[in-house]
Amino acid sequence: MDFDSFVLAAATADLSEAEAEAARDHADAVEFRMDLADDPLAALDDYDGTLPLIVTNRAAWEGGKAAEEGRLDALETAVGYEAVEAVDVELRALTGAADTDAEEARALRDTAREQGVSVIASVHDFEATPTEPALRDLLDTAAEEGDVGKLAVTASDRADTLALLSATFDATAAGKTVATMAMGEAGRHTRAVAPVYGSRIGYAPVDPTKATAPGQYDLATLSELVERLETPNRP
Ligand SMILES: O=C1C[C@@](O)(C(=O)O)C[C@@H](O)[C@@H]1O
Repeated sequence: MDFDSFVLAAATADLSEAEAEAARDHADAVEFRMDLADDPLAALDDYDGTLPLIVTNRAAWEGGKAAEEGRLDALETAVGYEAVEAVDVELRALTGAADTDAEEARALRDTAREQGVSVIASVHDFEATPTEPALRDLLDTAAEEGDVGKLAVTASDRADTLALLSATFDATAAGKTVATMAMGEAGRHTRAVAPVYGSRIGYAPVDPTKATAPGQYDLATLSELVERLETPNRP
């Protein structure tokens, strides 16, 4: 997956046929939240859907459910599957700023790239939106560390969302590949609008009752919104 154009990802912990089929109608890819699944590697073994997979095994220290032990090993196994075309690795794991061994995280990045799997270096702030200079720095570093730099923040007002959109626009204009979204109610519209400013990935749950982040639209709604806003590069 090269993320040259916008990718709408159906986020789910369930790779079963029904879910995969429902995703197919609106999504370009499935984000498999391994940290929220019961037996993720068995589910990957059984997957025979047509959509490519983005695998995420979100660390507990970044808002996910995965314990640190074996977390990157599971991702390393996952990137060996044919259907897997991108892997999400937390920026703080790659830069050694968190509990993860940075060497191991970078080795995972190398393995992924050797297999033609793109790396999404991700940053999440579940509390707030950093200041605009900090947003820009995070986005630049994430885009340097990954093939895509992803930044999900929590907005509390329009100033926050505007700062995020502005940073997204400038990073894209500078030739960086980024994905951005603001979580929470105040940030909700950015899920539809950020792609217009260059964001290359949108996430939405197939089942609206199973959001993987605050403020997500359901998949059918986000798909319609990006379509109507004539998101650039939407295939
Ligand atoms: O990082 C992201 C973005 C996200 O947090 C969102 O806000 O839509 C949803 C997660 O599933 C995904 O891994």
